Amino acid sequence: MTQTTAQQNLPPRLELKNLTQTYGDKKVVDGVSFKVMPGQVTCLLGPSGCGKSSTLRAIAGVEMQQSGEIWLDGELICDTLHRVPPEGRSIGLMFQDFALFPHLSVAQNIGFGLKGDKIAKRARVMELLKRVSLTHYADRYPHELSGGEQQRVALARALAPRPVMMLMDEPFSGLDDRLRDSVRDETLAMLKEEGTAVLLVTHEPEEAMRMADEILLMRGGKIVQRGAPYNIYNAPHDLEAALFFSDLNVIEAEVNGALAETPFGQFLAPGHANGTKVKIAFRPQHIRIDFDRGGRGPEPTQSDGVAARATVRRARFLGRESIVEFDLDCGVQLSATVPSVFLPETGRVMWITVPRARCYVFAG
Ligand SMILES: Nc1ncnc2c1ncn2[C@@H]1O[C@H](COP(=O)(O)OP(=O)(O)OP(=O)(O)O)[C@@H](O)[C@H]1O
Repeated sequence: MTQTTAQQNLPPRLELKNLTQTYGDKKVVDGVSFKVMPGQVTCLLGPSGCGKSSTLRAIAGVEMQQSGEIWLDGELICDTLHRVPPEGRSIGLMFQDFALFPHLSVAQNIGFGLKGDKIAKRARVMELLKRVSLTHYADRYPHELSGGEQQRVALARALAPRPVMMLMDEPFSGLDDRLRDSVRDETLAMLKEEGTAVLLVTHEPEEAMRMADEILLMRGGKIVQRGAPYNIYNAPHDLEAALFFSDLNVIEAEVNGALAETPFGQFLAPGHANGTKVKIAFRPQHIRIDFDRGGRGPEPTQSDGVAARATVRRARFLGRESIVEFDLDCGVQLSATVPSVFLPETGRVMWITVPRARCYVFAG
């Protein structure tokens, strides 16, 4: 997201400096530092157990970190000497199970954390009810709402006191697949409208890419890569980061004079010593398929390299797309995702190329 000059001049809504969390002798958050700027959605993304929720719990104040500093809107709220309790932090929380109060109506749930006079509180509740399109449900109870409606109430309740930061931990994982996309989009629109800074925790790359201005990719308690979704997807830091976002085809090759020889021609492998192994990786959707045309493949090009002759081992129809598995003549196996109008028969011979710009060369 592009920051306006006014936003750039504001302090970060949230800043973590070298946060470390240890359980027993296990360091689960290891020197994590980042900033979330006003109006920005930042996503902590990583596999289960990498330390995302532990980071979030320290920020919420429900657990005390081992070391490091947490700053909220320019104020130090927690270091090893000094700790603002959770209720003193202007933070809205939203978790997977929504945690609505079952004995309170929708309007009472939304107004629960509001302070001040009755009229102002009521006006804020009405404003939020309207914003989440639940004005007619104000007097209903949580058990009388669908999952998506409960999620909207939870969002309105978290936003009601106008928190400096919203922390969201897998907030959409309790919703069924069909509902999830629309609820995510509505939630994002509302957070942007309110201008709230958000830290979202998820283990789903698609969710992170859909929601985030910036993704912080976590592994083993550390942030291993950070960037806008487009950049982090297209320029992964290592093989594991690339694999986290989608399946990959990987071809192993040996470096000879800064070049690695593959069935797709030579790849530049600068910085890799002679005789070392590298992995050339590319995503299944980036494979280009060409027809055999009597045994002649396409001419090599600078951007696509050499075409490799490939035989269809299996093709599977998946609705929107097909997955075609190929055996190259050299024995390498690859899979390609293609629009599902294309479903070649087993044994068919084709030629495949991969745009160089879509290939990553990683140390083997
Ligand atoms: N209170 C605790 N006591 C001991 N170990 C803990 C505690 N909380 C978390 N852990 C451990 O710390 C590690 C990180 O947990 P955390 O919940 O932060 O991971 P996560 O990335 O959020 O995973 P998930 O996506 O599964 O929630 C895990 O190995 C977990 O078992």
